[in-house]
Amino acid sequence: MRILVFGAGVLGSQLAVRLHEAGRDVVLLARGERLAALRRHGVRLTEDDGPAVRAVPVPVVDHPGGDYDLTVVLVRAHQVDAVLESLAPTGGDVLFMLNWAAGPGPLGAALGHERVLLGFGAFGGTMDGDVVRARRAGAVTRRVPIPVGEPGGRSTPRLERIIRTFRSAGINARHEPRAAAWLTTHAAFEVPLGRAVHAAGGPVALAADPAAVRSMIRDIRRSLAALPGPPVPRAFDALHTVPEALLVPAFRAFLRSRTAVHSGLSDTSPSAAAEYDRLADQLRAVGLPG
Ligand SMILES: NC(=O)C1=CN([C@@H]2O[C@H](COP(=O)(O)OP(=O)(O)OC[C@H]3O[C@@H](n4cnc5c(N)ncnc54)[C@H](OP(=O)(O)O)[C@@H]3O)[C@@H](O)[C@H]2O)C=CC1
Ligand SMILES: CC(C)(CO)C(=O)C(=O)O
Repeated sequence: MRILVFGAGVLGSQLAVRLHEAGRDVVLLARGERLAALRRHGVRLTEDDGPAVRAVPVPVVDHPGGDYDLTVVLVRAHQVDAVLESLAPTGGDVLFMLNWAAGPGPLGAALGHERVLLGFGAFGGTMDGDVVRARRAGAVTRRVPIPVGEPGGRSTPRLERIIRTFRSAGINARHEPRAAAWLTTHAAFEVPLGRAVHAAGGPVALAADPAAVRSMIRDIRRSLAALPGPPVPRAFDALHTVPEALLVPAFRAFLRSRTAVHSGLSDTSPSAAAEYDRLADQLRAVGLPG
């Protein structure tokens, strides 16, 4: 299977490295200074705050033409329109593994509905210059599955092949029959979370302000309560049933944890803010507060 990873940021770079090191035929698509840096050194990466940066020579391209069986898109939600334009004339399956709450419809309308699959790159990290700081897998995060699914929910040979390929690279991929609902639930949680973190200046700064954490929890609850169906996974129901007096310290501990600190929540760049704005628009379009 020839694989193109579209987007050479935190998650795209990690996915490409894992597939490359597992011996898969994978190419990473980048642009601008990132492309120049990757051509110079390959992907430079380390774990968490570790000093031991290694360079992995993943092949790099600057355009998506080249007969790939699978393109995995790992850009931010507000960057998807341009990606759709550049992928429209190409062929092959396209797996979107980003935060996205608009369902498969607009993706299929641009590319052909039969080409689209949905998923989420549930591994974390941050960029430090041109070094990717991948979040080291812990006892819990190691077990968190990477959901992938067909828009219609069924299992298909191409989906099974993708899951097998990812697993062969140590990626804990799992078939998610309700991938679109999973992504909408995640966005309903992540938009109020991410915006509160941005307003505070980072996850640790938010943790230091219990009133802001309480207000964020109320926003998350309002957002999840407005979902058109039950949350996916149902574990999100706990955010309604667990009393606020317990949720505030639990969220404060999470915000100080390695899981949050070594994740996109620590990215307070304009691009991260623009993604929350786009996701909020998508949520409002399906009746959530956004
Ligand atoms: N980082 C994390 O811990 C997590 C991230 N996510 C989600 O995963 C998705 C990807 O996140 P992440 O990897 O952190 O994001 P990044 O911003 O680090 O990476 C996106 C990359 O895609 C590139 N890109 C965007 N559009 C194009 C284009 N048209 N052509 C070429 N390159 C392009 C960007 O380039 P440029 O910089 O030039 O715009 C950037 O290098 C997001 O939806 C995010 O919310 C989910 C869980 C955790
Ligand atoms: C921590 C959080 C909620 C935000 O990026 C996340 O989705 C992840 O890293 O998997």
